[in-house]
Amino acid sequence: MLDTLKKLFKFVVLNLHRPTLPSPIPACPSQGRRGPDLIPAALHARRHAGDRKPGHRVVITHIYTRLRQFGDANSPETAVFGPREESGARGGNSHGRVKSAQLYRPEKRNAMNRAFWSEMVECFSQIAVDAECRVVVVSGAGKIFTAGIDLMDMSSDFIQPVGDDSARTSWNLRRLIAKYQETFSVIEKCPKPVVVAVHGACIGGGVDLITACDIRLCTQDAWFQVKEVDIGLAADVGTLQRLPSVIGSRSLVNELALTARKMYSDEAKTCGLVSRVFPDKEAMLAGALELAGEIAARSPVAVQGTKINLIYSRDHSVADSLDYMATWNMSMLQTQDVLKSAQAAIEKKSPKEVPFSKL
Ligand SMILES: CCC/C=C/C=C/C(=O)SCCNC(=O)CCNC(=O)[C@H](O)C(C)(C)COP(=O)(O)OP(=O)(O)OC[C@H]1O[C@@H](n2cnc3c(N)ncnc32)[C@H](O)[C@@H]1OP(=O)(O)O
Repeated sequence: MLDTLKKLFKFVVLNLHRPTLPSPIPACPSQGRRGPDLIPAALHARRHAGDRKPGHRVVITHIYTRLRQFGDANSPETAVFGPREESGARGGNSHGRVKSAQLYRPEKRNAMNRAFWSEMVECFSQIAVDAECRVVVVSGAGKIFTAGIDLMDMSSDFIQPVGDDSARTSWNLRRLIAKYQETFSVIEKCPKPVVVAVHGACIGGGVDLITACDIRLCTQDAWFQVKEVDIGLAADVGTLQRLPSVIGSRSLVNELALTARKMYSDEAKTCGLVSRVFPDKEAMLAGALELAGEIAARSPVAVQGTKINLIYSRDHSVADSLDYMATWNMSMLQTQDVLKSAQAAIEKKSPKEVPFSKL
Protein backbone atom coordinates (compact mmCIF):
# COMPACT_ATOMS: atom_id res chain seq x y z
CA MET A 1 0.00 0.00 0.00
CA LEU A 2 2.87 2.32 0.83
CA ASP A 3 4.12 1.88 -2.72
CA THR A 4 0.73 3.01 -3.99
CA LEU A 5 0.87 5.99 -1.68
CA LYS A 6 4.35 6.94 -2.85
CA LYS A 7 3.30 6.57 -6.48
CA LEU A 8 0.25 8.74 -5.86
CA PHE A 9 2.31 11.38 -4.10
CA LYS A 10 4.77 11.44 -7.00
CA PHE A 11 1.84 11.61 -9.36
CA VAL A 12 0.46 14.64 -7.52
CA VAL A 13 3.89 16.27 -7.46
CA LEU A 14 4.31 15.84 -11.16
CA ASN A 15 0.87 16.56 -12.45
CA LEU A 16 -1.28 18.68 -10.21
CA HIS A 17 -2.80 21.66 -12.07
CA ARG A 18 -0.42 20.92 -14.87
CA PRO A 19 -2.42 22.56 -17.63
CA THR A 20 -2.07 26.00 -16.01
CA LEU A 21 1.71 25.87 -15.82
CA PRO A 22 3.68 27.62 -18.53
CA SER A 23 6.17 25.71 -20.63
CA PRO A 24 9.12 25.70 -20.98
CA ILE A 25 10.13 25.75 -17.31
CA PRO A 26 10.09 29.38 -16.14
CA ALA A 27 13.11 30.92 -14.43
CA CYS A 28 13.26 30.28 -10.71
CA PRO A 29 12.12 33.52 -9.07
CA SER A 30 14.72 33.19 -6.33
CA GLN A 31 17.64 33.12 -8.73
CA GLY A 32 19.66 36.28 -9.07
CA ARG A 33 18.04 37.91 -6.04
CA ARG A 34 19.76 39.00 -2.87
CA GLY A 35 18.74 37.76 0.54
CA PRO A 36 17.25 34.43 1.58
CA ASP A 37 15.51 32.36 -1.07
CA LEU A 38 11.83 32.14 -0.37
CA ILE A 39 11.51 29.55 -3.11
CA PRO A 40 14.67 27.42 -3.14
CA ALA A 41 15.80 26.55 -6.66
CA ALA A 42 15.49 22.80 -6.06
CA LEU A 43 11.86 23.13 -4.98
CA HIS A 44 11.13 25.33 -7.96
CA ALA A 45 12.71 22.84 -10.35
CA ARG A 46 10.73 19.98 -8.81
CA ARG A 47 7.50 21.92 -8.99
CA HIS A 48 7.97 22.42 -12.70
CA ALA A 49 9.50 19.03 -13.41
CA GLY A 50 6.35 17.66 -15.01
CA ASP A 51 5.63 20.60 -17.26
CA ARG A 52 6.50 18.82 -20.45
CA LYS A 53 4.99 15.44 -19.54
CA PRO A 54 1.54 14.32 -20.67
CA GLY A 55 -1.21 15.74 -18.47
CA HIS A 56 -3.22 13.90 -15.83
CA ARG A 57 -5.71 14.99 -13.28
CA VAL A 58 -5.65 13.87 -9.69
CA VAL A 59 -8.67 13.98 -7.50
CA ILE A 60 -7.68 14.67 -3.93
CA THR A 61 -10.15 13.15 -1.54
CA HIS A 62 -11.12 14.97 1.60
CA ILE A 63 -11.23 12.70 4.61
CA TYR A 64 -11.80 13.76 8.16
CA THR A 65 -9.47 13.47 11.06
CA ARG A 66 -11.23 13.87 14.35
CA LEU A 67 -9.78 15.02 17.56
CA ARG A 68 -11.87 13.36 20.18
CA GLN A 69 -12.20 14.98 23.53
CA PHE A 70 -12.91 12.28 26.00
CA GLY A 71 -14.96 14.50 28.24
CA ASP A 72 -17.71 13.94 25.67
CA ALA A 73 -20.24 11.60 27.25
CA ASN A 74 -21.01 10.09 23.84
CA SER A 75 -17.46 8.98 23.35
CA PRO A 76 -17.30 5.18 23.64
CA GLU A 77 -13.84 5.42 25.15
CA THR A 78 -14.95 7.62 28.02
CA ALA A 79 -15.68 4.60 30.15
CA VAL A 80 -12.17 3.21 29.96
CA PHE A 81 -10.11 6.31 29.35
CA GLY A 82 -11.99 9.34 30.52
CA PRO A 83 -11.40 12.16 32.94
CA ARG A 84 -14.33 11.32 35.19
CA GLU A 85 -13.14 7.93 36.34
CA GLU A 86 -9.52 8.97 36.50
CA SER A 87 -9.76 12.24 38.31
CA GLY A 88 -12.72 11.20 40.42
CA ALA A 89 -10.73 8.32 41.81
CA ARG A 90 -7.86 10.54 42.81
CA GLY A 91 -9.02 14.06 43.35
CA GLY A 92 -12.40 13.72 45.00
CA ASN A 93 -13.68 17.00 43.56
CA SER A 94 -11.61 16.80 40.39
CA HIS A 95 -14.31 16.27 37.77
CA GLY A 96 -13.07 17.42 34.37
CA ARG A 97 -9.55 18.27 35.54
CA VAL A 98 -7.86 15.87 33.13
CA LYS A 99 -8.96 16.29 29.52
CA SER A 100 -7.94 13.78 26.91
CA ALA A 101 -7.63 14.47 23.20
CA GLN A 102 -7.23 11.65 20.74
CA LEU A 103 -6.09 11.74 17.13
CA TYR A 104 -8.97 9.80 15.71
CA ARG A 105 -8.61 8.61 12.18
CA PRO A 106 -7.39 5.08 12.79
CA GLU A 107 -8.18 3.69 9.34
CA LYS A 108 -5.69 6.20 7.86
CA ARG A 109 -3.17 5.79 10.66
CA ASN A 110 -4.15 9.20 12.03
CA ALA A 111 -2.61 10.93 9.02
CA MET A 112 -2.90 14.68 9.53
CA ASN A 113 -5.35 15.99 6.95
CA ARG A 114 -6.74 19.49 6.58
CA ALA A 115 -9.38 18.99 9.27
CA PHE A 116 -6.71 17.92 11.74
CA TRP A 117 -4.61 21.06 11.30
CA SER A 118 -7.48 23.34 12.25
CA GLU A 119 -9.13 21.07 14.83
CA MET A 120 -5.96 20.98 16.90
CA VAL A 121 -6.05 24.76 17.16
CA GLU A 122 -9.74 24.78 18.11
CA CYS A 123 -9.25 21.99 20.62
CA PHE A 124 -6.30 23.60 22.42
CA SER A 125 -7.78 27.10 22.27
CA GLN A 126 -10.81 25.73 24.14
CA ILE A 127 -8.70 23.83 26.63
CA ALA A 128 -6.53 26.88 27.30
CA VAL A 129 -9.51 28.82 28.64
CA ASP A 130 -11.31 25.90 30.27
CA ALA A 131 -11.04 26.76 33.95
CA GLU A 132 -11.92 23.19 34.99
CA CYS A 133 -9.15 21.60 32.98
CA ARG A 134 -5.71 21.32 34.59
CA VAL A 135 -3.90 18.75 32.44
CA VAL A 136 -4.29 17.28 28.96
CA VAL A 137 -3.44 13.79 27.73
CA VAL A 138 -2.96 13.36 23.97
CA SER A 139 -2.97 9.92 22.35
CA GLY A 140 -3.71 8.25 19.02
CA ALA A 141 -6.49 5.82 18.12
CA GLY A 142 -5.82 2.54 16.37
CA LYS A 143 -2.62 0.86 15.28
CA ILE A 144 -0.16 3.76 15.55
CA PHE A 145 0.10 7.25 17.00
CA THR A 146 0.32 9.01 13.62
CA ALA A 147 1.63 8.60 10.07
CA GLY A 148 2.33 12.35 9.93
CA ILE A 149 1.04 14.70 7.27
CA ASP A 150 -1.67 13.37 4.97
CA LEU A 151 0.28 13.06 1.77
CA MET A 152 -2.83 13.04 -0.38
CA ASP A 153 -4.95 15.71 1.28
CA MET A 154 -2.22 18.25 1.96
CA SER A 155 0.28 18.07 -0.86
CA SER A 156 -1.44 20.52 -3.23
CA ASP A 157 -1.07 23.40 -0.75
CA PHE A 158 2.69 23.16 -0.83
CA ILE A 159 3.41 21.80 -4.26
CA GLN A 160 1.12 24.15 -6.09
CA PRO A 161 0.82 27.28 -3.94
CA VAL A 162 -1.36 30.05 -5.34
CA GLY A 163 -0.50 33.68 -6.10
CA ASP A 164 -0.53 36.07 -9.06
CA ASP A 165 3.25 36.32 -9.12
CA SER A 166 6.21 34.89 -7.24
CA ALA A 167 6.08 37.54 -4.50
CA ARG A 168 2.41 36.86 -3.81
CA THR A 169 2.89 33.10 -4.05
CA SER A 170 5.75 33.30 -1.55
CA TRP A 171 3.73 35.57 0.69
CA ASN A 172 0.80 33.13 0.67
CA LEU A 173 3.04 30.16 1.27
CA ARG A 174 4.72 31.86 4.20
CA ARG A 175 1.34 32.61 5.74
CA LEU A 176 0.27 29.01 5.21
CA ILE A 177 3.38 27.60 6.86
CA ALA A 178 2.94 29.97 9.81
CA LYS A 179 -0.67 28.78 10.11
CA TYR A 180 0.41 25.15 10.23
CA GLN A 181 3.13 25.98 12.76
CA GLU A 182 0.38 27.34 15.00
CA THR A 183 -1.26 23.88 15.04
CA PHE A 184 1.50 22.69 17.36
CA SER A 185 2.47 26.01 18.94
CA VAL A 186 -1.01 26.10 20.52
CA ILE A 187 0.05 23.09 22.61
CA GLU A 188 3.03 25.00 23.93
CA LYS A 189 1.01 28.18 24.45
CA CYS A 190 -1.69 26.30 26.36
CA PRO A 191 -0.85 26.93 30.04
CA LYS A 192 -2.08 23.47 31.06
CA PRO A 193 0.63 20.78 30.93
CA VAL A 194 0.21 18.35 28.03
CA VAL A 195 1.20 14.70 28.38
CA VAL A 196 1.51 12.81 25.11
CA ALA A 197 1.28 9.02 24.90
CA VAL A 198 2.83 7.49 21.76
CA HIS A 199 2.33 3.93 20.58
CA GLY A 200 3.60 2.38 17.35
CA ALA A 201 4.83 4.87 14.79
CA CYS A 202 5.24 8.61 15.28
CA ILE A 203 6.25 9.98 11.91
CA GLY A 204 7.02 13.43 10.48
CA GLY A 205 4.36 15.82 11.76
CA GLY A 206 3.98 13.49 14.74
CA VAL A 207 7.44 14.47 15.94
CA ASP A 208 6.53 18.15 15.47
CA LEU A 209 3.49 17.52 17.66
CA ILE A 210 5.18 15.65 20.48
CA THR A 211 8.09 18.06 20.79
CA ALA A 212 5.55 20.79 21.62
CA CYS A 213 4.19 18.69 24.51
CA ASP A 214 5.50 18.86 28.05
CA ILE A 215 5.83 15.18 28.92
CA ARG A 216 6.34 12.35 26.43
CA LEU A 217 5.59 8.70 27.17
CA CYS A 218 5.71 5.76 24.78
CA THR A 219 5.20 2.04 24.45
CA GLN A 220 7.96 -0.48 23.94
CA ASP A 221 6.95 -0.87 20.27
CA ALA A 222 7.08 2.87 19.53
CA TRP A 223 9.36 4.42 16.96
CA PHE A 224 9.99 7.98 15.91
CA GLN A 225 11.00 9.32 12.53
CA VAL A 226 11.83 12.85 11.41
CA LYS A 227 10.69 11.87 7.95
CA GLU A 228 10.53 15.22 6.17
CA VAL A 229 13.82 14.95 4.23
CA ASP A 230 12.46 11.77 2.67
CA ILE A 231 9.61 13.74 1.14
CA GLY A 232 11.85 16.61 0.04
CA LEU A 233 11.21 19.07 2.86
CA ALA A 234 13.10 20.65 5.69
CA ALA A 235 10.72 20.02 8.60
CA ASP A 236 8.98 23.34 9.09
CA VAL A 237 6.42 23.09 11.86
CA GLY A 238 8.51 22.71 14.99
CA THR A 239 10.78 19.67 15.05
CA LEU A 240 13.96 21.49 14.01
CA GLN A 241 13.24 24.27 16.48
CA ARG A 242 12.21 22.18 19.51
CA LEU A 243 13.94 18.82 19.21
CA PRO A 244 17.45 20.19 19.98
CA SER A 245 16.39 21.36 23.43
CA VAL A 246 14.34 18.20 24.03
CA ILE A 247 17.15 15.76 23.28
CA GLY A 248 20.16 17.90 24.13
CA SER A 249 22.55 16.26 21.66
CA ARG A 250 22.65 18.36 18.51
CA SER A 251 24.66 15.64 16.84
CA LEU A 252 21.84 13.15 17.37
CA VAL A 253 19.21 15.67 16.22
CA ASN A 254 21.23 16.33 13.09
CA GLU A 255 21.60 12.63 12.43
CA LEU A 256 17.87 11.97 12.83
CA ALA A 257 16.76 14.98 10.80
CA LEU A 258 19.28 14.55 8.01
CA THR A 259 18.88 10.80 7.50
CA ALA A 260 15.24 10.24 8.55
CA ARG A 261 16.31 7.08 10.33
CA LYS A 262 13.89 5.49 12.75
CA MET A 263 14.57 5.85 16.43
CA TYR A 264 13.09 3.10 18.61
CA SER A 265 11.76 3.41 22.14
CA ASP A 266 14.91 2.31 23.96
CA GLU A 267 16.99 4.99 22.26
CA ALA A 268 14.17 7.52 22.69
CA LYS A 269 14.34 6.88 26.43
CA THR A 270 18.14 6.99 26.59
CA CYS A 271 18.33 10.31 24.73
CA GLY A 272 15.51 11.91 26.72
CA LEU A 273 12.88 12.20 24.01
CA VAL A 274 10.53 10.25 26.26
CA SER A 275 10.65 10.01 30.01
CA ARG A 276 8.99 6.60 30.37
CA VAL A 277 8.49 3.47 28.27
CA PHE A 278 5.53 1.14 28.95
CA PRO A 279 5.10 -2.47 27.83
CA ASP A 280 1.88 -1.76 25.91
CA LYS A 281 -0.72 0.89 25.10
CA GLU A 282 -3.07 -0.01 27.90
CA ALA A 283 -0.33 0.30 30.51
CA MET A 284 0.85 3.55 28.93
CA LEU A 285 -2.61 5.15 28.99
CA ALA A 286 -3.08 4.09 32.59
CA GLY A 287 0.34 5.57 33.39
CA ALA A 288 -0.44 8.77 31.48
CA LEU A 289 -3.69 9.24 33.39
CA GLU A 290 -2.05 8.54 36.71
CA LEU A 291 0.66 11.09 35.95
CA ALA A 292 -1.96 13.58 34.77
CA GLY A 293 -3.90 12.95 37.98
CA GLU A 294 -0.80 13.75 40.05
CA ILE A 295 -0.35 17.06 38.24
CA ALA A 296 -4.07 17.88 38.34
CA ALA A 297 -4.15 17.44 42.11
CA ARG A 298 -1.70 20.28 42.63
CA SER A 299 -2.31 24.03 42.69
CA PRO A 300 -3.15 25.15 39.16
CA VAL A 301 -1.49 28.49 39.91
CA ALA A 302 1.75 26.67 40.73
CA VAL A 303 1.46 24.14 37.89
CA GLN A 304 0.63 26.59 35.11
CA GLY A 305 3.21 29.10 36.36
CA THR A 306 5.78 26.29 36.29
CA LYS A 307 4.99 25.36 32.68
CA ILE A 308 5.08 28.96 31.48
CA ASN A 309 8.35 29.73 33.24
CA LEU A 310 10.03 26.51 32.08
CA ILE A 311 9.23 27.37 28.47
CA TYR A 312 10.34 30.97 28.98
CA SER A 313 13.66 29.88 30.45
CA ARG A 314 14.27 27.47 27.55
CA ASP A 315 14.23 30.44 25.18
CA HIS A 316 15.95 33.10 27.28
CA SER A 317 19.09 33.68 29.34
CA VAL A 318 19.20 32.72 33.01
CA ALA A 319 19.27 36.42 33.96
CA ASP A 320 16.24 37.26 31.82
CA SER A 321 14.40 34.19 33.05
CA LEU A 322 15.02 35.04 36.69
CA ASP A 323 13.75 38.53 36.02
CA TYR A 324 10.63 37.13 34.33
CA MET A 325 10.13 34.72 37.23
CA ALA A 326 10.34 37.51 39.82
CA THR A 327 7.74 39.52 37.93
CA TRP A 328 5.56 36.44 37.55
CA ASN A 329 5.63 35.49 41.19
CA MET A 330 5.21 39.01 42.56
CA SER A 331 1.53 38.50 41.80
CA MET A 332 1.21 34.71 41.82
CA LEU A 333 2.72 34.34 45.31
CA GLN A 334 -0.31 36.18 46.59
CA THR A 335 -2.51 33.21 45.80
CA GLN A 336 -4.41 31.48 48.57
CA ASP A 337 -2.94 28.23 47.18
CA VAL A 338 0.41 28.90 48.90
CA LEU A 339 -1.20 29.13 52.30
CA LYS A 340 -3.43 26.10 51.71
CA SER A 341 -0.53 23.99 50.42
CA ALA A 342 1.80 25.01 53.25
CA GLN A 343 -0.86 24.20 55.81
CA ALA A 344 -1.45 20.79 54.21
CA ALA A 345 2.29 20.09 54.30
CA ILE A 346 2.47 20.97 58.01
CA GLU A 347 -0.50 18.71 58.66
CA LYS A 348 1.21 15.96 56.60
CA LYS A 349 -1.66 15.91 54.13
CA SER A 350 -1.29 15.21 50.44
CA PRO A 351 -1.88 18.11 48.02
CA LYS A 352 -4.66 15.88 46.66
CA GLU A 353 -6.64 16.65 49.80
CA VAL A 354 -6.48 20.40 49.24
CA PRO A 355 -9.45 21.99 47.43
CA PHE A 356 -7.83 24.50 45.06
CA SER A 357 -10.06 26.93 43.15
CA LYS A 358 -10.42 26.72 39.40
CA LEU A 359 -8.09 28.79 37.25
C1 LIG B 1 1.69 20.97 6.76
C2 LIG B 1 2.92 21.47 7.35
C3 LIG B 1 4.19 20.71 7.05
C4 LIG B 1 4.21 19.37 7.66
C5 LIG B 1 5.05 18.43 7.23
C6 LIG B 1 5.00 17.09 7.70
C7 LIG B 1 5.68 16.12 7.06
C8 LIG B 1 5.51 14.71 7.38
O1 LIG B 1 4.71 14.31 8.19
S1 LIG B 1 6.55 13.63 6.53
C9 LIG B 1 5.87 12.04 6.88
C10 LIG B 1 4.82 11.60 5.88
N1 LIG B 1 4.33 10.29 6.23
C11 LIG B 1 4.82 9.17 5.70
O2 LIG B 1 5.68 9.18 4.85
C12 LIG B 1 4.20 7.86 6.22
C13 LIG B 1 3.52 7.10 5.13
N2 LIG B 1 2.86 5.91 5.66
C14 LIG B 1 3.51 4.80 6.02
O3 LIG B 1 4.71 4.70 5.95
C15 LIG B 1 2.67 3.64 6.48
O4 LIG B 1 1.34 3.87 6.11
C16 LIG B 1 2.75 3.42 8.03
C17 LIG B 1 4.11 2.85 8.39
C18 LIG B 1 2.50 4.70 8.78
C19 LIG B 1 1.64 2.41 8.46
O5 LIG B 1 1.76 1.23 7.72
P1 LIG B 1 0.56 0.17 7.76
O6 LIG B 1 0.97 -0.99 6.94
O7 LIG B 1 0.15 -0.08 9.15
O8 LIG B 1 -0.68 0.90 7.09
P2 LIG B 1 -0.93 1.21 5.55
O9 LIG B 1 -1.66 0.06 4.95
O10 LIG B 1 0.32 1.67 4.91
O11 LIG B 1 -1.92 2.47 5.62
C20 LIG B 1 -3.27 2.32 6.05
C21 LIG B 1 -4.09 3.42 5.40
O12 LIG B 1 -3.59 4.68 5.87
C22 LIG B 1 -3.25 5.50 4.76
N3 LIG B 1 -2.07 6.32 5.10
C23 LIG B 1 -1.00 5.97 5.82
N4 LIG B 1 -0.15 6.98 5.95
C24 LIG B 1 -0.68 8.01 5.27
C25 LIG B 1 -0.26 9.36 5.01
N5 LIG B 1 0.86 9.86 5.54
N6 LIG B 1 -1.05 10.13 4.26
C26 LIG B 1 -2.22 9.67 3.76
N7 LIG B 1 -2.69 8.41 3.99
C27 LIG B 1 -1.92 7.60 4.72
C28 LIG B 1 -2.94 4.55 3.66
O13 LIG B 1 -3.08 5.19 2.42
C29 LIG B 1 -3.95 3.44 3.90
O14 LIG B 1 -5.16 3.85 3.34
P3 LIG B 1 -6.02 2.82 2.47
O15 LIG B 1 -5.13 2.34 1.38
O16 LIG B 1 -7.18 3.62 2.01
O17 LIG B 1 -6.39 1.72 3.42
